Amino acid sequence: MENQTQIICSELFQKHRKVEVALYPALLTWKEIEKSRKRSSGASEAEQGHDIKVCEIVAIHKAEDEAETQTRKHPKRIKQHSQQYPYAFTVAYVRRTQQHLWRCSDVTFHCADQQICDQWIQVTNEQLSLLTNRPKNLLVYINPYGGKRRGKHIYEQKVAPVFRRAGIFTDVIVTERANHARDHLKTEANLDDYDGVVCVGGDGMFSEILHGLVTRIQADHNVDQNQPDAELVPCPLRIGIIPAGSTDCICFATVGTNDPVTSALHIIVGDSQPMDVCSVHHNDVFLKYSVSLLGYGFYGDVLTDSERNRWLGPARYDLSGFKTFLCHNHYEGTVSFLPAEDNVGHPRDKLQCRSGCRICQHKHSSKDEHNEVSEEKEKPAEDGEGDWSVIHGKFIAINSASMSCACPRSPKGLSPSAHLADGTTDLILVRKCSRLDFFKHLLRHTNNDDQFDHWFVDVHRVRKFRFQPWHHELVPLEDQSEHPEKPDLSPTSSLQETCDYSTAESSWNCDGEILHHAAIQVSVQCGLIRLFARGIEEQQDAEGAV
Ligand SMILES: Nc1ncnc2c1ncn2[C@@H]1O[C@H](COP(=O)(O)OP(=O)(O)OP(=O)(O)O)[C@@H](O)[C@H]1O
Repeated sequence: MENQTQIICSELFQKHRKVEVALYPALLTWKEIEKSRKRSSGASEAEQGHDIKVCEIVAIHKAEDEAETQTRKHPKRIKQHSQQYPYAFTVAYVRRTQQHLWRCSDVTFHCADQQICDQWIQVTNEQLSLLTNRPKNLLVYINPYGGKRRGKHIYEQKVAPVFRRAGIFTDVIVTERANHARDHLKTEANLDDYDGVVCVGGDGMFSEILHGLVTRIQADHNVDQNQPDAELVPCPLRIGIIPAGSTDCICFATVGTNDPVTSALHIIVGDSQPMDVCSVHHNDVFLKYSVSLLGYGFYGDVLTDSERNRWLGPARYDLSGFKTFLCHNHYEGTVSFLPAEDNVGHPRDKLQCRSGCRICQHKHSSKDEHNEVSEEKEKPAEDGEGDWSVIHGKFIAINSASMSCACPRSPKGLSPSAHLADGTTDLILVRKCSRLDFFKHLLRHTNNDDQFDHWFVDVHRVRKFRFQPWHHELVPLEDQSEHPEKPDLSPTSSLQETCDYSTAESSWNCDGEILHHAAIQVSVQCGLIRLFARGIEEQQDAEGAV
């Protein structure tokens, strides 16, 4: 700090204590310079210096309202002080609390001179205006029916006031139907008017924004999404997620918590987290984009079953998970994949993707160079030779995790070391095994044991993969006792409705939506989008109240 130029420094009052306040290009600091007569002896919190990063200041403004409130609360004590120091300004800033939660805190400084007060507000605002990564205009979509149907309330009560305070202008659209946001972004929205798009809802709502935005950008640049090898144009607008759904995995994996105020603050300070997007094709026809989980078999079946029980709300996932586990289906097919280079690590290396992740940063700094190399490598691979690996087998689950997929229930996630923006996805192959073995594997998603440390689980970090189901004749249900692949479960009549062993194919769960094609081609598009997030911060420097 000493080697930074001081922009302004004054003796002001904070909570009746005389403090020296200084503004540097990157820091606002203050420390007490005169002990309060009332305070007992010994070191106190106020004697230590305080500092706030300028990039984490939300706003600075005159504190007239606050002075009035204080006077009403403590008339005698404050009256004398406010007569002496009638001018005040308040700095609103990000305060880290626990578990990655951010809050907007205030500190107010009083002074006797109006000019000094105005000068502080002016120079601080000038410093803030140099932070060009901060959004000024946002397009907000609210799903009023997501999660517990509190999206509108959450936005109006918790988010809009902080945006207003930070001087952010918003255009708000409350969606009237499914795909309203996607279609509006695709065709109508004037993207030039905004610095970012915010979705208030769950993962399904985020998927709408993703599809609307990516499709629009490709259309604007004449890129054909149906070409599996097309190099997609990255989105210039960042996406903010205000969690208000029943599943908010993408927010959790990129911020570390599902909290609307924390997300709003990450948007205000202009965080930027690149994120890989998988494009999914069937026979050279574009199907969907995915940023978190593509799951065939177990997770596909859970989703298919849960869709039948939407009336149950979030509890439907537990019920369907249990039913699907009891069914213990497996599916035959061929998985081919293009492994990633060694410099992006391995799914079992225990290097978790955190804020400022070295692997993701390296990937981006060397992206152009890397693209040239990988194009050359891929050519022979496209002919079915070279770098592609091919595995044929019977699988309980085939999962592709493009991020850890951590959520409050599974804090490590499906692939704890998956990276948000390294241009790869972790392909997890769970082969046919006993129900007990599969249970042990599932259990490890909730504790600290290595879920890949089983004879029936393979995991590969890949840049592309394909799946081709193995077609064989459908077996009528009554003939199943003779079928050699029948699992060792005697289905009860209620299970027979959901456990259709004769079905040769499952479906893909693509970020919580069902894909009706089993045969797919998947290609990872490195850092195609950016979120208003910074990844999960490693250490919490939780600060006490100022
Ligand atoms: N106004 C609307 N009416 C009905 N559906 C909507 C509306 N707006 C958005 N949707 C759809 O609602 C779905 C679920 O939304 P969202 O992800 O916000 O909530 P969720 O509770 O997490 O979802 P899920 O029920 O899938 O867990 C999305 O797929 C979205 O397309």
